[in-house]
Amino acid sequence: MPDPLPPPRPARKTFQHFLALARPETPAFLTALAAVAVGTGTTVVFPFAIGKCMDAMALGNTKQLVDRSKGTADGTLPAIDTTAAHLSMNASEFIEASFGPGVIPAWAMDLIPPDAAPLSVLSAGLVGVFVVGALATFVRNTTVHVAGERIAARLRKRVFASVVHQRLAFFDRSGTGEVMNRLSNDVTQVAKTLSEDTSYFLRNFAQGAGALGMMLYTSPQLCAIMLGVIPPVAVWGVFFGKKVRDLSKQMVDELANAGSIAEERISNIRTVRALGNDELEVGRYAHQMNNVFRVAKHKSLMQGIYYGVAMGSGNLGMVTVLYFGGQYVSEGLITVGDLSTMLLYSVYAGFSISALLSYYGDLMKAAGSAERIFDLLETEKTPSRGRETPTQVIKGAMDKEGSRMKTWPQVRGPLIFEGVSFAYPTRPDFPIFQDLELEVRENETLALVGPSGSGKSSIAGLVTRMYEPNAGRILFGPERVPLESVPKEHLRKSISYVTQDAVLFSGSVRDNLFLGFPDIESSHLSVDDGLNLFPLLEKQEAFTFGHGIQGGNAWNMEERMSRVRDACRTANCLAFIEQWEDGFDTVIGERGAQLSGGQRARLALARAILRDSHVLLLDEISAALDSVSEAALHTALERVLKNRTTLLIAHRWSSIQIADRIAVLGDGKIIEIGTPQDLLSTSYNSAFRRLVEHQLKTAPTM
Ligand SMILES: Nc1ncnc2c1ncn2[C@@H]1O[C@H](COP(=O)(O)OP(=O)(O)OP(=O)(O)O)[C@@H](O)[C@H]1O
Repeated sequence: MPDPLPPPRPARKTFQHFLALARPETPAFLTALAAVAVGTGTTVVFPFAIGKCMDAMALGNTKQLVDRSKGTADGTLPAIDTTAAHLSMNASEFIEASFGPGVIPAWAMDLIPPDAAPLSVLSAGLVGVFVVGALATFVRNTTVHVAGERIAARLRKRVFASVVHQRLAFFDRSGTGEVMNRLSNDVTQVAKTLSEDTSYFLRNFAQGAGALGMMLYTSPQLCAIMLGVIPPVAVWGVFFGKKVRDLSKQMVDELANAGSIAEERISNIRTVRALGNDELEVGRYAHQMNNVFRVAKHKSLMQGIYYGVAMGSGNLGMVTVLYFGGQYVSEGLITVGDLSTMLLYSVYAGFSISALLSYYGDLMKAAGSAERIFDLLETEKTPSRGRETPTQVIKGAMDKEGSRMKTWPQVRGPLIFEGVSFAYPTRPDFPIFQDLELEVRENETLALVGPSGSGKSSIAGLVTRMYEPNAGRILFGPERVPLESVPKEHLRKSISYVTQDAVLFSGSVRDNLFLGFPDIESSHLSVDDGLNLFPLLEKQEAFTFGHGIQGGNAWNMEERMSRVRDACRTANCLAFIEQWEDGFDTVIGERGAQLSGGQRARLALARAILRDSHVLLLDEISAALDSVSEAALHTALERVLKNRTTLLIAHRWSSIQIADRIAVLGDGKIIEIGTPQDLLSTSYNSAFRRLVEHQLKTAPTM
């Protein structure tokens, strides 16, 4: 049943999340803010200096300027004697005439050599100012980018941790492509907006405010005219910003669908090829890409209009200043220098306004991505170490505070299902079990058989608490401890679970086998430092593992490798590993793609043996093997299953023979249970016997 769409997240909440993400970077942002202030100061000085210098050059001497600054009784500017318009001043007089007496500090005036040319001094001064501006830009950019990368890294780690801890129902609903998309594209967009875009926003905001302030100072009337252009443009910007946001979100969803298709097809390329569906899949992806393109085209059109208007509005402001400013000059209300200053400021202000509007567009895009990330971070996850408390004291073990160290009860047989009812969360109306009763006795191997889809693998899912029963209980051990009373992590580390597809990860054989050690605990890695486990294993002396389920084992590397070899010998895989040139360092490719099915199955078994658990769940581990590999695996299994409680999920008669008892699943219940002899006895027309007879008839070689 499709989930109802979640209600839209309030913008305030998204904003609060943004703030929370950015908070650890406060020192970097404060440094950037200081750099923005310095940088803006240096930028804003330029038009002012240019205007003043132009007037100084045009008016030619200090006297006219000083007279002019006094104004006339009627408020107009005094007439200018253009015959005196030549640069007859020395550098100090020129600077003083340009900026007014006392504006440049005395110490700076003292630095000016008496015979220096006015323009050289002005240029040198401006170069000095720009060097400071360049330094400020460097500081702002570097701090903000580093902060942005830190935010992205932190957010990615958090999103990944959140994904890993999601309930399995989450993965039943969301495709891998969608999740990967959140991890890469959405996080990048949010981090970019929080850092880079925010830095441009601050710069443009400060520059725009500075420019408008200076315009107000230079000519309040012209400034007011310029400001009249802004409100309609801003309303327009907000309208289009929202449209761009919605389309960005839609595009990301379409891209995620394309990602899912690509991920699934590429990771199962052998099946695609075996079905001869190469072209079909290429077509499917192309079709999805057309959907992406359709949305992207619409979005580009909106963005084009949006940015075009933003840019046009900036230019419109400039033209307005030129039109009205020109009239003011001819009326003698302002000088040509003032008009130049105003024009340059209106360029700055126009640029800043269009940049601010673009920022709004980016912010809206990031809000779309952020909503998806924050939804994910807030989705209900599997409860971590819960309310449970350790119940058993480890003999002689003390914790750091010197008190007795406790641990969880050892997960061992028997395994008892008591009135268990269950339906998958994605299909709540389709019960898999109803009132199921089953006991796997201590140290026995119980084979679970039944038609395909009868729920054999679902039993394993319940024992490992991938899913929780809707009713009833699962108990373990002679003390009948309920499964839910121990933390999931402890439970899973205490059970060896080998699935039918025997998944291995990219890396070396050794990397994969080491994952079997029960004492490797994530608590030694914090989400924030992201330490790599294997280098730590090599430095064993500097790293003491937790007590795990082995009661305080701390093996060094040599001991570990010796255990790995023993496990491989038992699982019948040592010989082929040692034949490889790189032995345990052989890289096996993504999902162990460079190995045969039988090799993968036996390596997965070795990994399970290393765990040394009392309870084994073996889910059709020989399903994909030929009879020779299966026989090798069975020889290995016979050694492993001794003194362990094992639930063997099996289809084929050949793989059931090693079981002590057999349970037949049907209609959500156990319909038969007994020893192979009992169930095969001719005196009893058992469902199991019919199943075996059918198999032997259809596949007599098995
Ligand atoms: N993640 C899931 N979400 C929803 N339904 C599921 C899920 N996994 C399995 N099912 C359904 O639950 C039922 C039991 O599946 P299960 O895999 O346990 O059967 P099985 O006996 O192991 O089958 P097989 O022998 O073919 O492996 C099936 O009808 C299946 O469609």
